[in-house]
Amino acid sequence: MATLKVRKLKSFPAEISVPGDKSISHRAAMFAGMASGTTVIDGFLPSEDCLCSVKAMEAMGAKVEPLEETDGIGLTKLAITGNGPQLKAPSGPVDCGNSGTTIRLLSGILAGQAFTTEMFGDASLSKRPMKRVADPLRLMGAKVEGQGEKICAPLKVTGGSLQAITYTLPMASAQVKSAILLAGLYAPGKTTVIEPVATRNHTERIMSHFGIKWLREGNAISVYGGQSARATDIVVPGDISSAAFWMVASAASPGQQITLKNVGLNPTRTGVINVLLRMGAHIHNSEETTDGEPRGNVTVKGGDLNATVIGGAEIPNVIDELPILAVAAALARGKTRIQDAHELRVKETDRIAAVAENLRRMGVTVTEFDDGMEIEGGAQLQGATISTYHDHRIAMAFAIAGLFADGETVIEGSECIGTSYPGFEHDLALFLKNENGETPIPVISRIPRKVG
Ligand SMILES: O=C(O)C1=C[C@@H](OP(=O)(O)O)[C@@H](O)[C@H](O)C1
Ligand SMILES: C=C(OP(=O)(O)O)C(=O)O
Repeated sequence: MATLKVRKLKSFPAEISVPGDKSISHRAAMFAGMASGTTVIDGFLPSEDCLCSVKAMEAMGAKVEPLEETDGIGLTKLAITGNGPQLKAPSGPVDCGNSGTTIRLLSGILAGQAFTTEMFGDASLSKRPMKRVADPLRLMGAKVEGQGEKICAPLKVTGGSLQAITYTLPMASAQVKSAILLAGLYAPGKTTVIEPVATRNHTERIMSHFGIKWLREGNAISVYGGQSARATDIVVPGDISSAAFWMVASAASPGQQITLKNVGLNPTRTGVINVLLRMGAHIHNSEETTDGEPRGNVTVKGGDLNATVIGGAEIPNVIDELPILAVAAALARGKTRIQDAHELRVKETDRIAAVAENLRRMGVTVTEFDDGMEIEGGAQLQGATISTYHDHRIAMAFAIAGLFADGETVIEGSECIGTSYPGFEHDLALFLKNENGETPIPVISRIPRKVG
């Protein structure tokens, strides 16, 4: 088990470029693999989760050519030649690792294939509910077999001739919405997903990018079956969920300023900026749009943060940022309430319990509720031993908390960070340089190199 040791911040970088967006990288790999022709994906996130999606598409007939590697991150540019919408049956079970996005979106694609595929994952993924995708895909005519009442992985999907459905999501989930839309591409007629609360729309945007038509009427999103993806190069912006860690480090440091370069600014993902603005942070974005996904530089100036309420329709927009926003709340004046966030309990770990437990270890008073928590901000954080429960967002959120704590904070099980942010430790080292420029973790300058 790896450990990461963090001390109070000693230095402040002027800018950081975070690696590619995880949600968009998964989708780019999947659509490229289902397309006819070759797609070059630049700015790809080579995290363990996204590599699972690439390997899955490769196992089903896509050809993958590595083009460029970036020091400290890994494969950031690759070409994928798709097998077309009808994929090849993989020779064995597909490993989805720790990735909910891989297993759920892939279930939608597999529902349209005339073969049976088994998907499995690690201990954490094997506990997460897959019934939420099994239910609509079964209604469409696919056979989905899983374990127990929650239909957990290993999951076996037998696809075939599907029928279009209209389905109201019982929970706000972009993964479930995407699985149904992907299956809808294989079902004659119009498949419609109604979302009670808007969730990230990367699947819709990438469908347009790959030449697939879809429509939105109010909160209903529809696709017509029989359309196939046309290979088109794509440039993935930096991941705002990764940038969020540095946004909070900066927002809570009066007198400091950081610019996060080339960050995805899709409005279905920028809730973290809105929450920090509400808490009193000074944030400025420059925005330019390419490839259907808005992006730009985000400059965050530190100041005194105040408590806020985070809840309602805002939750899906900040769902992955809630652990780091809980840390921001601990550094703010007053009591912050996070509510309507039941979904946090079914992520890589129960993130409500994990955040509450680790904040308490650092000396913060937290009251846990079924759907969130109340955090009393303002107490000086104390260094502590943090349990990550193999959850990357917990590991990184508490590494940032460690930058503000007295003494040493030890993140146990920090290897899980590779799930979404390769190079996180090197970026963290930029905050730990002493007067002589020395750091406990060497800083790697990110130089892209051609490979292959
Ligand atoms: O569609 C996606 O890429 C994701 C959707 C969200 O999950 P849910 O759909 O379960 O809310 C999010 O938590 C996850 O990190 C990525
Ligand atoms: C919940 C997450 O991812 P996934 O559902 O893909 O495992 C996450 O990245 O925070």
